[in-house]
Amino acid sequence: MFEARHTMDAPTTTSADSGTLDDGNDSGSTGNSGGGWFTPRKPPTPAGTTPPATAAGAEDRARPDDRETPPRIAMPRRPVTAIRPVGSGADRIPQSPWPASAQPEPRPEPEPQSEAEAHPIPRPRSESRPEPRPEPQPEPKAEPRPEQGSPDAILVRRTLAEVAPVADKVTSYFYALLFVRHPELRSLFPAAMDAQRDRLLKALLTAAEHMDNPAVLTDYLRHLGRGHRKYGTQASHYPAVGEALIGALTRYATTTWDEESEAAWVRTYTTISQIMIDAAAENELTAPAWWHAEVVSHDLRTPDIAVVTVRPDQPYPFLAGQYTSLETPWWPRVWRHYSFASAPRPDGLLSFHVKAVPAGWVSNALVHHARPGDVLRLGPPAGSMTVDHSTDNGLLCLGGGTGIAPIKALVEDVAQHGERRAVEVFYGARSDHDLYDIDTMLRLQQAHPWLAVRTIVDDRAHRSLLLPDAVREYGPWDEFDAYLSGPVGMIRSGVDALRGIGIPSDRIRHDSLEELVAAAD
Ligand SMILES: NC(=O)C1=CN([C@@H]2O[C@H](COP(=O)(O)OP(=O)(O)OC[C@H]3O[C@@H](n4cnc5c(N)ncnc54)[C@H](O)[C@@H]3O)[C@@H](O)[C@H]2O)C=CC1
Repeated sequence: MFEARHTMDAPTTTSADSGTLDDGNDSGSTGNSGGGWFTPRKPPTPAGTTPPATAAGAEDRARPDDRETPPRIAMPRRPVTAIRPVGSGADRIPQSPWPASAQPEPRPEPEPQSEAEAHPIPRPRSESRPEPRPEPQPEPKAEPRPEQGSPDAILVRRTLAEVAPVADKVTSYFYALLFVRHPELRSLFPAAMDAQRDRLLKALLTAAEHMDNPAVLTDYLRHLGRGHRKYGTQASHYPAVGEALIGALTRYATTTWDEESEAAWVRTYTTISQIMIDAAAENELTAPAWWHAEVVSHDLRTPDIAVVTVRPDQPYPFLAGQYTSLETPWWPRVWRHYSFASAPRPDGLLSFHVKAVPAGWVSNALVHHARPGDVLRLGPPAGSMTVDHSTDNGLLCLGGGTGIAPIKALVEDVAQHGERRAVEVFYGARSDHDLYDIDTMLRLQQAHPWLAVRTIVDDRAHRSLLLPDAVREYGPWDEFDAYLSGPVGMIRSGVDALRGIGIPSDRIRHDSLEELVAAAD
């Protein structure tokens, strides 16, 4: 259950199955009636022109690896869905974009749009990447479970199952098509795409896989659409992405691809992109695509941990417990996530706790190069690991390492609300030396009688006593909501431990594991 929930990258979530993406009602707009607005396939390359995969200018790593077989983009043999004009969806009346079979309730006619790009992304279901198969060889299939869902969802999942083992090739080919056909889009992506290159495709594939679950998906896609504004993504980019997607699937889903599945993908992609475009357009009315933020202080707490404080160039509204995406001037278009380490402050400053990790471009730049006066860029706030002020429940907080940052913000939030709710913080670190923020936490404890802070330093001799284990020794926790923040392993074992002692999943909150993995450098 835990795993399944996180396949769909919700930025932040509770541990309940339903909690991955909480707002299923805010479907951005219209549905899909079968028509797409991007050209599903290109006609064969005209004589004298260069086929996409081998054209000069394609980035090496994005180039399909089997170049000896120049990719052929087949001519559609059926009426192709019309190209729709794209534009802002802000002025549209929101309608459900979901296929009728997936709609929670009947909604008015759909009405698509466009836009796209990536952010921290969900992971395709299969992570196994076996060796490439020699061309169209049907795979030995072990898929006896009955297929469920709408007809489109079934077709889409069939395609996904077929391309999963060659995900790397699909990814390379997808980006090759995209950049060869639309070189102007290359500048929206980082110069080196090693770590990031497949985020966009992964997001699209994961979204497609979950099309039958609008409650889970809508909020995710809306978040994704809003988040893409900072990359410079425009509605007009979406058709290009759709064409590259269809092109890549056409090439690698050799046994399951046909007109029917292509039509299903066109509808699915149209729906996905429409939600993203609408969300971006709505967001455009109220928020900038990004904020500039000047570093005003840089406090090196340990040789590899810094507390970086910035002043945004315009008001930056957020909630304690949320996080943002951050780009440094040293690594353009490489974005990483950091939680706000304080609740909103009257002076508008924002603080982040950054640990330089081996080979971490952004984290090392922030810890070792950033100085007051440097200007960063921030994306919009995200995440729902926020305090529920509608309840009197206590807060049981587990912060591991720099994961203490949002926990501190939560404590400040409770203090600002003037509530006397019990807050119990367990602060875990590898050694005393790594408790870099203990002074602040103890000061908060001194100021607030409702707050208890306990430190749990790893017991190297008895590895068993890690942060989550320690929590079991206290309690009872019946009247507490739990908040976990730290390394992925801590979140996993923490959730297990807390559920084991009877805290229901829907009262356990933490950032999504995908987000954490994506933020790990
Ligand atoms: N900087 C930020 O704003 C935020 C950072 N994070 C994440 O927090 C992590 C912090 O990394 P470090 O400081 O290097 O932490 P770390 O690796 O030093 O671990 C800190 C503590 O967490 C606990 N822990 C770690 N692994 C565990 C496991 N497998 N099972 C049970 N307990 C475990 C232990 O008590 C350990 O001392 C990163 O993964 C980061 O992505 C999460 C939220 C916010």
